[in-house]
Amino acid sequence: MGTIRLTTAQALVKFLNHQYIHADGEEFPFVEGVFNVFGHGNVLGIGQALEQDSGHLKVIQGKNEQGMAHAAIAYSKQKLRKKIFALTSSSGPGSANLTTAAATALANNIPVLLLPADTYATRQPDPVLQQVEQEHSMAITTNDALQPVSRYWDRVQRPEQLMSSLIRAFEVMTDPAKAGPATVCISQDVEGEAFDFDEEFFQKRIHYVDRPLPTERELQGAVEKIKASKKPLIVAGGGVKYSEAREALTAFSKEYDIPLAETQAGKSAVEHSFKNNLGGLGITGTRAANQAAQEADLVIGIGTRYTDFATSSKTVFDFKKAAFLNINVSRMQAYKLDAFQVVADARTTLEQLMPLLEGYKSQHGSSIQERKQEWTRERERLRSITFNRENFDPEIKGHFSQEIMNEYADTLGTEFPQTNALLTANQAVDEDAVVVCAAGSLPGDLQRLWETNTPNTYHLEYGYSCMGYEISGALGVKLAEPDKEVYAAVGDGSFLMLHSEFITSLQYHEKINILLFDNAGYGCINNLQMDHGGGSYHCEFRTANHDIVNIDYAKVAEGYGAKVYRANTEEELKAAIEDAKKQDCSTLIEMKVLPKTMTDGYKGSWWNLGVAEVSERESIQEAYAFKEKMLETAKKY
Ligand SMILES: Cc1ncc(C[n+]2csc(CCOP(=O)(O)OP(=O)(O)O)c2C)c(N)n1
Ligand SMILES: O=C1C[C@@H](O)[C@H](O)[C@@H](O)C1=O
Ligand SMILES: [Mg+2]
Repeated sequence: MGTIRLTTAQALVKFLNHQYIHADGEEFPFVEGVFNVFGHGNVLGIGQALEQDSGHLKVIQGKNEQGMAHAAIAYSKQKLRKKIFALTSSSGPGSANLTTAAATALANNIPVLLLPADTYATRQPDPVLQQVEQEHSMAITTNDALQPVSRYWDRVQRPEQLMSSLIRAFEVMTDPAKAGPATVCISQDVEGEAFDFDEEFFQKRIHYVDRPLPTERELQGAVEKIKASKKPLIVAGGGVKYSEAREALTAFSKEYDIPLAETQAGKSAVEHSFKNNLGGLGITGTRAANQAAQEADLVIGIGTRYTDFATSSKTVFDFKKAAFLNINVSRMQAYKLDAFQVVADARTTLEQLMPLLEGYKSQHGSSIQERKQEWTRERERLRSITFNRENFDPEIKGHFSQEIMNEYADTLGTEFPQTNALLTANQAVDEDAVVVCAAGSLPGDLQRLWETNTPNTYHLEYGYSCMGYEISGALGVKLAEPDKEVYAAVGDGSFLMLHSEFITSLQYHEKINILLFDNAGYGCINNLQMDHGGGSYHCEFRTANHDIVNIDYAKVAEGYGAKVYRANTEEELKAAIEDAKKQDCSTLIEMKVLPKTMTDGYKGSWWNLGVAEVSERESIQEAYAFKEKMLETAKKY
C-alpha cells in the first residue's frame, strides 16, 4: 500500500470515518459525528478538514464547549457506549471549558473523544493568544488540566504521532472495563501540517466488544454464596444497562425470588412493573429498597460502583450480617466492599449462573410484594399534597415558617408542590419518553418516584451530578433517540448555570422539552445546610433587600424561539405536556414550585457530610454528634 498526503486534521477526520464497533454480532460505525465550537485554534485545521470532506460524520455547531461535550456524553450513554461523538474546541478557554465535561465522562465511565487545540509546536509565535505562560515550564498548556480528568490523554506535536495516538484512544474508549473520555490535544499549527500517511492507517478498523466470561472458580464461588443466603438483594448498577442484561436479570430475580434495588445509573435497566423491582437504593432510595438492604445477608452488586448515594455512605446495609458478591467487568469495581469477585460480563454471568442454582429459593416470601405495595401507597400520598396558608407541613420539615412559605407562594404565584408536579409529569409523558437529569433535588425525587416500563428511558448523570448536564444531555439523548420525546427535568439553579445547548436544539430542529422546576433557589443545598443545624444562608435566590427573585424563564425561552408554557397546577401541566407533544420545535414548561416540597430521605438514607466539628450553634453541635453516632455502624472502608 502507498501513502496519502494529508494534513493532520484531514487524516484525523478520515480515520474517524473508518472506526467500527462489533458487538453481539452487529457491526456499525462507532463515531456518529463531531461537535464543534470553532476558534482560531481549530477552524483552519479541523474546520478545513471537515469542510473538505466530513464523510458520514454529522457536524454540529455547539454553543458552549462544556454543553456540547455533555451532549456528546449523553449520546454515548444513551447508546450504551456503542457509539460516540467527537468534539473539537479551540485552545485555551475552549479547552478549559471541556474540563468539567471530561470529568463528567470520567466519573460515569462514558467514552467521548475530546480534540482540543493546543499551543504552537514550533513555539515561533509564542506566547500566542490564550497561551498561559507558566514561568517554570514552556511545555504546560491549559490542556494539561485535562490530564487528571481523562482516561487517556495525549499531545500531538508532529503529524505522524496522530497514528499511534488515535489507535490508543479508540482502544480505551471501546473497552467496557475502562471506557471513558479520550483526549487528544493537537497543536494548532500541526493540525494544518501535511504528512505522507500510510494508507493502511485508514483501513476499516473494527473494535470488538466481547463479553468477558466468568471462570469456573468464579461461578462456583458465586453459587456457594447465593445458596448460603436467605435474604439476598440484587443491586442493579449502570453495568446492567451497558451489558443489556435486562432479560437475564429479570429471569434470575424471578426464578430465585431475589428482590432488586436500582442505583441511579441502573434505573430503567429493568422496568418498574417487574414484580421484584423495589426501586432506588440509598440516600435517594425508596423505603422498600432500603428496608430490603438492611435485611440482606448477601448483596449481589451487578455493574455497580457502590457510590455513597447507593450505599448511604456505607450504612444502608447491615455489615455485620451482609456478605457481598460483585459481578463487574472492571476488576477495580469488583474489589469493593470486600466482595467475592466475579470479573466478567453481567449478562453472561447471570445466564451461566441460572442452571447452577437450580432448587434454590430465597426466604423473602411475601415481603417483597408487601414492601412494593406499601411504597405505591406512599407515592400516592406524595402526589396529593395540598398547600394551605395556615398550617402547611411540607415534606422537608422545620426549615421554613408558614410565613416564609406564604411569601414564596405569593411571590412566585403558586401553590404547586414539587412532588405533585413531578408525578403529574410522569403520568402525562409517553410510555417511551426519556427523562434526563443530573443535579439538585430532582434526582432524588426521580429515583424514588419516576416510574417507567420502557427500558433505558431514565437517563441520570449522577456520577458527577454536574449542574448544566440536564439540557445539554437532553440534546444528546435526542440525537440518540430521534423518535422519542425527551424531557430535561431541571431546577432553576441548573437552568441558570448552563442551557446554551437549548439553542442548539432549536437551531438543528432536534426537539427537546424542558420541565423547569423553579423554586427560586438552590433548594437541595438549602435543605442540607438547614438539616445540619445551619441557617438559610446564600442558597435562596434573594435580592439585597431580601426579596425573592422571580424570573420569567418562559419569556427567556420564548426569546430563543421555543414554544413555552406556564403551568402551576396539575391541570395546566397536563395540558402543557399534551400540547408540547404536538410541537415540532423545542419546548419549555415553566413550573413555579414551592420550596421544601421535594421528597425527604427515608430510613437508611444517611449521607456522610463534612459537618463542622466545633460551632457556636447547638444545632450544629448536635448534627456533628449525630454524624459520629452514624459512623459507629458504618463500614469504615
Ligand atoms: C457544576 C455544579 N456546581 C455546583 C454543584 C452543587 N450543587 C448541587 S445541587 C445545587 C443547587 C441546584 O439548584 P436547582 O437546580 O435550582 O435545584 P433544586 O435543588 O432547587 O431543586 C448545587 C449548587 C453541582 N452539583 N454542580
Ligand atoms: O451537592 C449536591 C447535593 C445533591 O443533593 C445534589 O443532587 C447534587 O447535585 C449535589 O451536587
Ligand atoms: Mg431550585
